[in-house]
Amino acid sequence: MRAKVRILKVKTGGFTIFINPKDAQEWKIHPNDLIRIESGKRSVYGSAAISDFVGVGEVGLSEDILESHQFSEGEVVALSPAGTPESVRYIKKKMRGEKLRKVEIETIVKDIVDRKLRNTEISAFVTALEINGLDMDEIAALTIAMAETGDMLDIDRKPIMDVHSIGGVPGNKTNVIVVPIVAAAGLTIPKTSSRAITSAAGTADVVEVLTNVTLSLDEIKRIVEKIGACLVWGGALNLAPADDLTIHVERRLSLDPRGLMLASIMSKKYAIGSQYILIDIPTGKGVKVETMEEARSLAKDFIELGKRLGQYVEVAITYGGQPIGHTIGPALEAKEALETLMTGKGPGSLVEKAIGLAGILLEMGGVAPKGMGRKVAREILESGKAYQKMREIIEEQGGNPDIKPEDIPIGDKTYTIHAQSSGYVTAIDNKAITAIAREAGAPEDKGAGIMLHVKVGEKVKEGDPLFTIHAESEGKLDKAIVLARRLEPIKIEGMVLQVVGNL
Ligand SMILES: O=P(O)(O)OC[C@H]1O[C@H](OP(=O)(O)O)[C@H](O)[C@@H]1O
Ligand SMILES: Nc1ccnc(=O)[nH]1
Repeated sequence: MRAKVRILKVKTGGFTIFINPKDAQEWKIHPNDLIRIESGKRSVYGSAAISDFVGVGEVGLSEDILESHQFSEGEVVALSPAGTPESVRYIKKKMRGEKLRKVEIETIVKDIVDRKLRNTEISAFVTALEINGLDMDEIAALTIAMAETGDMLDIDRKPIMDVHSIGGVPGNKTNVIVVPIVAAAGLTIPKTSSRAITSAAGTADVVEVLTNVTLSLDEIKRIVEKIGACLVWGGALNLAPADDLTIHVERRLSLDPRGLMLASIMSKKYAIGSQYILIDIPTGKGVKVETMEEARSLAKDFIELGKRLGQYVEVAITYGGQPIGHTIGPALEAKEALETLMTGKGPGSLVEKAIGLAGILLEMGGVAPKGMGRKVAREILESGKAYQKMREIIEEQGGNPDIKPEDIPIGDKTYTIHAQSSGYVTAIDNKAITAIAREAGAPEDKGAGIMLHVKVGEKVKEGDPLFTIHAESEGKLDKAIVLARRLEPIKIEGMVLQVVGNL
């Protein structure tokens, strides 16, 4: 079947191919069928949408397709039903708990990248991995396939350091501070981050408040070779392109299966050419890893996977029992990170974690003596050198280096939850905090989130403010308030926990 291309000013969140109802009837094409269009050597797969948006003999392409594929108005293309990809059989094999062969994993990844597998099948794959997992052979195959189906970067400025958190803990803006400290010490650190997966703000979401995070590989190479660092969104690059497509599904399910997480992180590190990598595993109640035993097991897998990829990995198991710092949500976290860089001071949990991780990297990179890294990192932060480096990163990535915390817009629809009793904060529920921040609109609404007024261990009196919800719409604020009242994320207990008597 042949048709003329119509460029449609419509984004559908996926590769969508619009077909006129008369053609669909004649060509026996049904809504959501997988369709292949090709012209010469170029081809693309997409989901059929039957619509009068296009005339008979025309095929409409959504903007999503045109962001990565060159087709021109009026171009004649061949159109054919694509049928069910072979990789669906391999996904069902994993659903049955069977081990996948290297070639089967490679086929799944390629079909994800080629958009033959769509959110339905990707969701099934993510769920199968959550339930049945992957062994190290499968994880290594998945990692390499994810990296090799995309571009690889060769940065001349060596050694190349990297840091990456498995995430999961609210407010984890730590690496926004770690990266400038490490780069200010003269090391090279091309940091790529994903957007939020299970949290209310991924590092890419936070940095995007301060500067552009969507850059090309050539721009990244230029910037990193010039100033030693970047803070960019991995999904914008063709680095491990399957990663962002699976993360899009993971975010909807708020899932991050262990094997896929290992591959997701290490495929990006492998593609960008990192040689010395520090992995942060936040551990505690309400995050991805809840026990030290699990954390050590995951750490060993990261180190083993690194060995298979020719990368040196160290792992920091960090405290994840409550949010990092006082802010959750892209703009609120960007504001707190910028304040900390500018002043060299900030919330204890944030500063101590940042200089701890940065210290390890300085020692790994040979610019601080063993055991002195933390001290050197603190000096770099407190001297303002880290802030100066962050200004360079912001400017080189297309932002305003003079941005101030007060310039950052945060949600002006607010509501503060107060203490219903006096006592001590004994727990802050990470999952509840994230759920409330997301209900308020984060991370899509940059200004949405939560400002914490208390942390674990602090004394409160009845009526004291506990946290303030920020939203960009009244409707989302109202929903977040209802959820906050139901979940009560901050636990307050007096020294007398319970009176038992008159039994
Ligand atoms: O917390 P959740 O959303 O599950 O995990 C995603 C976050 O964890 C990693 O953090 P970093 O980039 O190493 O700072 C990712 O890049 C992303 O920002
Ligand atoms: N699954 C992931 C967790 C954290 N960071 C990533 O890039 N991917």
